[in-house]
This record gives sequence, structure tokens and C-alpha cells, in this order.
Amino acid sequence: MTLTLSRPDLLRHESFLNNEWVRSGRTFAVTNPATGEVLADVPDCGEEEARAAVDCAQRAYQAWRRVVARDRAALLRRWHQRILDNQEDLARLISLEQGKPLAESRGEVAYGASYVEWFAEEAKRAYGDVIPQQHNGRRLLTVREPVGVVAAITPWNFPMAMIARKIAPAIAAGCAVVAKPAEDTPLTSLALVKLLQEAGAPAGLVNMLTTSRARASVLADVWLADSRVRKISFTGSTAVGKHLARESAPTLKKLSLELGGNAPFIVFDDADLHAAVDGLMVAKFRNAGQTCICPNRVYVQRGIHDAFVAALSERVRQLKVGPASNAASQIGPLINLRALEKVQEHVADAVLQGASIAVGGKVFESQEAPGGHFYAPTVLTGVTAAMRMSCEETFGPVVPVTAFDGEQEAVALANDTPYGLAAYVYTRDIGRAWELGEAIEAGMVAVNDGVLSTEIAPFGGIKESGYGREGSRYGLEEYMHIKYLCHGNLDRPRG
Ligand SMILES: NC(=O)C1=CN([C@@H]2O[C@H](COP(=O)(O)OP(=O)(O)OC[C@H]3O[C@@H](n4cnc5c(N)ncnc54)[C@H](OP(=O)(O)O)[C@@H]3O)[C@@H](O)[C@H]2O)C=CC1
Ligand SMILES: O=C(O)CCCC(=O)O
Repeated sequence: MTLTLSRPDLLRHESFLNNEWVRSGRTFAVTNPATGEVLADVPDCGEEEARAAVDCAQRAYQAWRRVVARDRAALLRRWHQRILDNQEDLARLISLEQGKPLAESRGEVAYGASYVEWFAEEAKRAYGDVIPQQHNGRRLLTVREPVGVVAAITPWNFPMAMIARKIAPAIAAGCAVVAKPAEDTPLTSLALVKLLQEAGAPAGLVNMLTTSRARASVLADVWLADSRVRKISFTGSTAVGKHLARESAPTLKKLSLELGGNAPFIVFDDADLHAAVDGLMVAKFRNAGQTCICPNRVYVQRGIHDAFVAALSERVRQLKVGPASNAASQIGPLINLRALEKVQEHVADAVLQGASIAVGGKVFESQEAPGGHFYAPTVLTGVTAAMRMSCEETFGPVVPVTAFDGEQEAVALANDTPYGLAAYVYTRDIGRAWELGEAIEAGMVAVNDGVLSTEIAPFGGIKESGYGREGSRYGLEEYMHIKYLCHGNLDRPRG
């Protein structure tokens, strides 16, 4: 199967500034991580483009903030329709530049589109309050206003969904956007803004600038220093998130930071073993393990441990690794060589410290895609808290299993991390389910379920996994502030 587009004009080679497609002197190559094939050369933007984007966004914002919610919603609905009309091309672009199997890319397009549809609806529901007065002659009320120009910086693991769930609420709220996709996956973002342009977005409302990794901070530093940029919405590593928080302090920007995770997946011996294995397979192997909510530490109660590992290993052995061009592939390549090396280092460190390999444990050599960065789906047992994979995000198709005895031990293990994004618990004991749901330090806890993500629920973390929420009714609030209006002297005689 060749991944060709029915609309070749969705594969862009330019950045998008003020509704125009712009080239720059410097470019960088975007490659297919399964094959190394160059897909496009795109501009390596820098300070000049970054500043121009804020100028355009600020102008657009001054007009857009006055557009009524019904009309902001209408633009999002038209964008949503264009995304659906071009969903197969978008899925192919995701698979080409990111590497995930086509079925997963189709799922990501549907998932990303669901945020656009959701915020088209929420745009009309940014209610204020009337506060009951304590003195006659005064009326106190609140209105919600857009924060202003938003800088959106997104990672490579979900090239469509991450852009959609930042840009859609910003537009819904009345903000304008300057955005930077990851070096590895700018093409889907460019296709998305092409569709937004076709949907009738005014000039400057959304500006999408591509950069290489080497120049990411050159661009971002301009946005950080510019007081007209009132908010940064970032998804990516905790290290970069902390940098953005530090550097935006002088202009006190509002921040949404969706950062790294180290999700525990806890299975008690009263759990439905097969449901737990199903849940783990879905949660762990999505995007080859390159998801911030992928279980990174699997704790299994001793009574069920061996049966669980046996059932899990059987399923993991059957996973088909390969490029997205093969419709049977379930596990694609890792995004780049750095990512592959990190997984290799984590597994080597665990084995050196005494972990055992039940399945996999090595690089996968694909006959179909010899240049790809594939890693064999892996199960490790005997993993301890001292190993690197227990402390850092592995971001690969590796399941590290640790046995535990009691409930308190499970909670202590789960919370033994500076991160706090997602957690999963499998048990049939309803009291225990409530107890753990409350005791685990995470922004999201799934009980007897491996799927957390949906546009209708708040996605986000606590501790060093960041702050702010995406999706749901809370997701719109991130792009607005509350203004309090006080009207006094209403009872004085007029005239
Ligand atoms: N929460 C999540 O969903 C994600 C977590 N991660 C975690 O982070 C690890 C490293 O991945 P990596 O891709 O390096 O993540 P980064 O945090 O480096 O990248 C995320 C985004 O930030 C940009 N960026 C990088 N440096 C800066 C900077 N100084 N100022 C502003 N923006 C910047 C990147 O651009 P560019 O691509 O051009 O460098 C990209 O657009 C992963 O292994 C994983 O553990 C990674 C991705 C997503
Ligand atoms: O931060 C990530 O890894 C992407 C979010 C995935 C999701 O929305 O489920």
C-alpha cells in the first residue's frame, strides 16, 4: 500500500503567516521514520517570522474578540467539516511523518476532529455570572473575555490531536494563535491550517511556523519575551515546560502545561485478569508506547502476577511490528534515533539491575522497512524502583512489571514519582476502587478501563506533569479570563 494523498495540495512546503504560504531561506527535511524517505522540505523559521506572526495575530485578535460566539462557532463547524471531508488524507499524512499504523492515524483524526466539534459547541456557552448584591443600587457581574494572543507549541506524538485541542478552544474563546509544531511532524499541522483557511479564517487568526529542533528556542524566545503573547499552551517534555514557565515569568503569561507522565497501572488479585490485560494492551501500545498517558509502571498483586504475565506475554508476542504502509502493522517505528536509543538504554539498565525479559527486549529489524527505528514489543519482570524506566518516561513499547503485596504498598509505589498525569487501577472491590481513585496523585485515574482520552473530559496533570486542562468545559476556560464588572449608584435619582 502506498500512502498517496487524493489532494496533493495538502502536503505543504511552506509555513503559514497571515493567511499566506511563506518560504524562508533556511529549510529542513521532514522524513518518514519507517523508511528515512524525505517527505518535504519546510521553512526553518526564526526571529523575523516569529515577530511577524505576533504582529499579525495581534491585529487579528483585535477584530476576532468582537466577533460574536455564534460566528466563532460557525468557523469551527466549517473547519470540522473540512477535516471530515479530508480525513483519509490527514490520516495518511500522520502515518507518513509520525509512523503510526494507518488505523491509529484514522483514530487520531476522528479524535482531533472531536475537539473542534466540541469547542464549536462550547464557544456559545462561555457564561458569566450575576452576583447577588449586598447593597441596593449596585449590580455585580462577571463576563468571560479572551486572553489575547496564544502561543501553541506541540509535540510529535499526536500531530493532529494536539494542534486541534489547542487551536479550537483558542478560536472559540476569541483569541488568535501563533503556533509551532514539532520538527518531526509539521506536515499535518500545515494541512490543518490549509483546511482552516478554506473554512474562511480571517488573516492572522492562526499562524503556523515550522522550525528545526535547533531553532525551536530561537522562535519560542521571541514569543516568550513579547508581552502581547498572553498565553502559552504547551505539550511536551517536563524540561521544556519548566523552561517556558521560567521564561514567561517576566511578562506573567497564562500557561497550560501538559508534560511528561509516569503512569502506574495497578492490577489487584481480585481483578478480571483478561479485562486488565485488554486494558493494558490498549493503553500501553497506542502509538508504540509514545503517549504521555501510556502505563510506564505496571504493578501486579502477587497472587495474580504469574498468570497476568503469562496472559500479557502471549498477547504481546502476537503484535505485528511494521511500517504504516502495511495494513496489518500494529506497532510502528519510534519517532527517531534518539527515541530508539532511549528505549534501548532503559531496557539495558533494567536487565543490568536484575530485571528479566519475558518477551522482546531488542531492536526489531523490519524486512519491509530496513531503515526504520523499530523496537520489539517487550515485557520485563522483576522491575524495581531504582531502575531508570521506573523514574523516567520510556516512551516506547516496553511493559515493566513489578509484583506487590498490599493496597497501601500499591498506593505508595504509584505515588513515588514527581509526575502525576494518568493512573489505571483494576479491581472488582468497589471500596478499594474509590479509595485508590482518591489516594493516587494524578490528574486522571481510570478504574477498570484502559482508555481515558475523550474531548468531553478534562485532560491534564498535577505535580511535575504540569497544570491546566484540555478538552471538556474546563478547556475553554484556559483561554479566557474573568472580568468583574461593578455598577454602582444605580439608585441615585437620574436626570
Ligand atoms: N507530554 C507529552 O505528550 C510528550 C512528552 N514527551 C516526553 O519528552 C521526551 C522528549 O521528547 P521531545 O520531542 O524532545 O520533547 P520536547 O519537549 O523537546 O518537544 C516538544 C515541543 O517543544 C518544542 N521545543 C523544544 N525545545 C524548546 C524550547 N527551548 N522552547 C520552546 N519549544 C521547544 C519542540 O520543538 P522541536 O520538535 O523542534 O524540538 C516540540 O515542538 C519524550 O521522550 C517524552 O518522554 C515528548 C513529547 C510529548
Ligand atoms: O500528551 C500526549 O501524549 C498526547 C495526549 C494523548 C491523548 O490525548 O490521549
